Amino acid sequence: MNLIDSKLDLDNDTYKTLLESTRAIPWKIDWATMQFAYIGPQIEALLGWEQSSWQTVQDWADRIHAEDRDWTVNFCVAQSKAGADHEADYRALKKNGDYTWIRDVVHVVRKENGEVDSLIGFMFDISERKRTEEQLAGLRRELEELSFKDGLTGVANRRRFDIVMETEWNNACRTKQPVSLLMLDIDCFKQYNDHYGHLEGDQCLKRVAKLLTVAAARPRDFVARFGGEEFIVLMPNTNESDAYKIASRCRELIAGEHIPHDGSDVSKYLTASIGLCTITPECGDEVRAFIEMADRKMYHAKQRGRNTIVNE
Ligand SMILES: Nc1nc2c(ncn2[C@@H]2O[C@H](COP(=O)(O)OP(=O)(O)OP(=O)(O)O)[C@@H](O)[C@H]2O)c(=O)[nH]1
Repeated sequence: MNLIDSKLDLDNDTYKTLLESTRAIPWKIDWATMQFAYIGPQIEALLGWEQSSWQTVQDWADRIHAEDRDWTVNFCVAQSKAGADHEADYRALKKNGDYTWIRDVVHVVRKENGEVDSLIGFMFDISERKRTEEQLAGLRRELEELSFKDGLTGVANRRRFDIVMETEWNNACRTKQPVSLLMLDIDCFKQYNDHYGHLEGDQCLKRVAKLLTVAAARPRDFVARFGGEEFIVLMPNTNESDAYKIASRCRELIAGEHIPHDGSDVSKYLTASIGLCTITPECGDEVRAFIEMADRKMYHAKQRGRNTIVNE
């Protein structure tokens, strides 16, 4: 016996005390009978079930959340049969009806002939870690959403538009379906800001964004703020005449809001100019050229006196 072994020549009571004073909960299952040979008394403090209520593997399986049960049991049984040490995270049912996250770390003990003799392991309470992970995942989702959203109006930002446009463009190339693009710019918005103030201008942009989402309401229609007082509406699977109807609805909804615009050269209410184009793209066509075309048409709408749609 070496020095370490002799120092660790502890009696059973000492081992038991050591095992039962850890935060992790020790247990042992006899493989032949599928009965608990032992489980630490700490289990009661964690889950509320008395130590004596853990008799069989079924007691363990019954106290696993229904959504985690099949996976956990199948995985642990398969690993144990294969003689592989393993670990599993699952939600365990507490006596009061709540659930808590557990990590079970399992060691497979084999007989000399190689057959599985028993399983021994520790259950760890990982609820705190899971809570932190869930919070972090939530924050990540929020951050991702924010990075694709225009902070003022709540519609998609330019970055998101670029991604969606690329996807829909490739899709239209493949399926040989038309895609339409509407570029909208509020008329005389500089004067609006000058007259009503920048904060009122912000409110106005929010209202216009909302109206566009009402006008372009098909599931794949996509409204984004292109920049400043310019918005863009992408309409996949939409031909020229349907796109024109949506563009007219956008123009009419904005004019119909009767947002006072005393500084406008066009009307006493807020209006917008729209450039509209439709294409069934061929492989090799440039998406950028298509966006520029919509922009040019919007510019022509400005030249033609504003509050109008140019699509030819
Ligand atoms: N309130 C507000 N104003 C903005 C925002 N972004 C851009 N603008 C304003 O939009 C105005 C755009 O002015 P111009 O590009 O001269 O266009 P316009 O006055 O609308 O003239 P036309 O487009 O020719 O009808 C500028 O005064 C910008 O300051 C914003 O987020 N909030």
